[in-house]
Amino acid sequence: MIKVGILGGTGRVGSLLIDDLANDKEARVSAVHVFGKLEKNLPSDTIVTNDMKVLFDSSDVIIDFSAPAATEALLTQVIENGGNKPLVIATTGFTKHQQNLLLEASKIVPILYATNMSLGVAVLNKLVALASKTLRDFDIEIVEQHHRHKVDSPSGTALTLAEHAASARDLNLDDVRISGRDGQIGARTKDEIAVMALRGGDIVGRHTVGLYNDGEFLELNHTATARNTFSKGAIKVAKWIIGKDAKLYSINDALGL
Ligand SMILES: NC(=O)C1=CN([C@@H]2O[C@H](COP(=O)(O)OP(=O)(O)OC[C@H]3O[C@@H](n4cnc5c(N)ncnc54)[C@H](OP(=O)(O)O)[C@@H]3O)[C@@H](O)[C@H]2O)C=CC1
Ligand SMILES: O=C(O)C1=N[C@H](C(=O)O)C[C@H](O)C1
Repeated sequence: MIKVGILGGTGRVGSLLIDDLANDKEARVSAVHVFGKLEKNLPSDTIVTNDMKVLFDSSDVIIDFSAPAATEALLTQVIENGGNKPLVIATTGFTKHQQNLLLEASKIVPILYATNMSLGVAVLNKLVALASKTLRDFDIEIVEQHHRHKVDSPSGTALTLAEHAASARDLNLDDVRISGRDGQIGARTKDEIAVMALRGGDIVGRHTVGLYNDGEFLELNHTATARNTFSKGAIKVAKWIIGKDAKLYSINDALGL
């Protein structure tokens, strides 16, 4: 059985990871990193720890659905303290520094980073690149909707979709991204890509990429209707990454897209 360590085990997705692994035939939860109390029934041999080294030592692969500071500690364990297990990282909202740590750590261990672990969004990224390139004159606007508890904005998925849209047009997203409109801001500029966030209720995750022109528009939408879409997706890619070379992998690598 593959031993899976979890970072963020007390969280919304981390808790589902524990449930999914309890029913998995090839993988099981071996260790959970927590600060406080984990209100969850776990197999009796599961290690519950707040020590990153123990998390690494007890696992064949680590799945991370936590928070940027926690992921930073995980990556630091690889870079500075010899943590040497493959990582599946799903946390969003990283700073530039944390993105650089991800790159640095991926020279030491295999890391799969995906802002969205669903198959649907992996395909949506490809569709968006195709539509952005083909419909070069269409204005692109992205709207994401999430539950009221989400702390980062815009979502990692929306930013990844925007990156696909921008790079298909040979644009640098940092140069063209708009994150809000208010007041006498002037007409829309040709290349700008707005990424807007809505928060409310229990929306699991909804992303719409609109391409608008005179006389027609196209909207590509993905809606996650169950949060375990993400935990199940992460377990699938965790099985795939074991035994791979040190490198930063995308979900497309794992899904063969
Ligand atoms: N890529 C994908 O497919 C998806 C990614 N996500 C991302 O995953 C992350 C988690 O989402 P969600 O489960 O909803 O969030 P929650 O807020 O429910 O859970 C966050 C978890 O991280 C832990 N945590 C927070 N700070 C630290 C820290 N400094 N060190 C160690 N652990 C820490 C929390 O522990 P404690 O309870 O002790 O505070 C908790 O277990 C978010 O970044 C979200 O955007 C979410 C869904 C899908
Ligand atoms: O926080 C969430 O819930 C989600 N976060 C991810 C993101 O920021 O894109 C993925 C998913 O949409 C749910």
